[in-house]
Amino acid sequence: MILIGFMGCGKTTIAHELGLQLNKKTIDLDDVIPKIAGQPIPEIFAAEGEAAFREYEFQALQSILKENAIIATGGGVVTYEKSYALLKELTDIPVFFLNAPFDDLYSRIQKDDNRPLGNQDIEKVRGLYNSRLDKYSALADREISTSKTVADTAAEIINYIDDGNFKA
Ligand SMILES: Nc1ncnc2c1ncn2[C@@H]1O[C@H](COP(=O)(O)OP(=O)(O)O)[C@@H](O)[C@H]1O
Ligand SMILES: O=C(O)C1=C[C@@H](OP(=O)(O)O)[C@@H](O)[C@H](O)C1
Ligand SMILES: [Mg+2]
Repeated sequence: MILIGFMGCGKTTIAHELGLQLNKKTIDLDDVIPKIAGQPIPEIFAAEGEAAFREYEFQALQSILKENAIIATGGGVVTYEKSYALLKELTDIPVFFLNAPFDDLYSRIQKDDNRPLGNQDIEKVRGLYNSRLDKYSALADREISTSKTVADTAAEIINYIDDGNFKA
């Protein structure tokens, strides 16, 4: 499965939790990108800019899509046309959109130096969130609220899969 959603919605955390519970491999795109780029994410943004980051992110996505894994994306993957198209083409991999009220997301991510686009003025980050919402919804097979505990969120996804809606 693939997890999408804005920064702080819990993609990394929930992918890890689901990997443990379902005994499946977990891949976080944000861990693959630095290997391709040869430097950490904040340095990619600082040295090469967002456009270069999005291309690395696309390459990372392309390289791992065939793996039978729980995949956590980065929140901005939907903003790059090539990555969006790749996600839109998927038919046999379920896409879950994790979401929570913006103010909760912002409080989860603020003051984190590892997220260059989250570490900005609240109104700028709100603008990013609003500009991405339709894309997350359009790509998702199912929206999952993360306004609850990590355990309850993971359980909701597992129940949904167990009900026969999707394979993991
Ligand atoms: N229900 C939940 N699911 C996932 N994360 C949650 C939840 N409730 C609180 N959190 C917290 O929100 C943060 C989410 O961060 P992270 O998993 O890195 O998000 P993302 O990868 O989407 O940016 C973590 O600090 C996590 O502990
Ligand atoms: O929303 C974004 O543009 C980004 C989200 C980050 O991932 P998370 O969504 O896991 O924080 C990371 O890919 C990078 O800092 C850019
Ligand atoms: Mg993450």
